[in-house]
Amino acid sequence: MRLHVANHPLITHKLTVLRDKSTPSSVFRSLATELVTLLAYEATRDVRVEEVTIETPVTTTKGVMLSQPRPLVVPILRAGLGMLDGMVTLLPSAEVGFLGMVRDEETLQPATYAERLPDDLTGRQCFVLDPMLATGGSLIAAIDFLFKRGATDVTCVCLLGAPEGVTAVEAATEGKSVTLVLGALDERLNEHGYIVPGLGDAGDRLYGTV
Ligand SMILES: O=P(O)(O)OC[C@H]1O[C@H](OP(=O)(O)OP(=O)(O)O)[C@H](O)[C@@H]1O
Ligand SMILES: O=c1cc[nH]c(=O)[nH]1
Ligand SMILES: [Mg+2]
Repeated sequence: MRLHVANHPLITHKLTVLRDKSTPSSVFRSLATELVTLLAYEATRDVRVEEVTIETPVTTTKGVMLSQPRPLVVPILRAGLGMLDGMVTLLPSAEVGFLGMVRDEETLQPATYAERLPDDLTGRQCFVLDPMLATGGSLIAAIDFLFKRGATDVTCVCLLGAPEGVTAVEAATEGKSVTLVLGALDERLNEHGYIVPGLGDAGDRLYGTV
């Protein structure tokens, strides 16, 4: 597994506002979009391209375009939806698939309540979006879905991650092509499985359900 933790003052600034409990949902949603566009820059570093020849008004030149098959972007509902607009702004030709997952707050186990993915992902590059990587259970289940359908490589974009979750994803995906791009690697999980210092429940903060 490759791990990339953003180290950029603009990202840290936006995350600081996002973490602040007084930040309202409307601002939280805007920041999540802005953050994912910044993180997507790193996450798409190895996006597949092919060489093309084009005519500029001045001459013929070679360039690159995204190659087929198109990348697949998969937000994990609910909170991952808050990252979708930012990602497809940068990858407008991507296809979007959906996974709905919720973590049981007692057992911390994820349950999948919705799945709308292409049946065959053979050779596809996939980008999974979820703001929070806590125990890693939800992300591991999502990655598993994608590889079972034939995905070639999976890049996960998360705003915050806990060391426990990073370790769990690494162990569960050994030998597979998985990249993790995090806005920040936080300190730890608390006794309720929440990221510390974290930002609370990302879904609640995005959609005002607190
Ligand atoms: O790493 P884990 O321990 O699995 O926890 C992380 C998951 O928890 C949150 O979703 P939640 O279950 O709160 O659902 P929601 O998006 O509907 O709020 C978050 O968006 C992740 O999907
Ligand atoms: O800190 C956490 C952990 C899981 N899910 C969240 O939304 N926040
Ligand atoms: Mg939630």
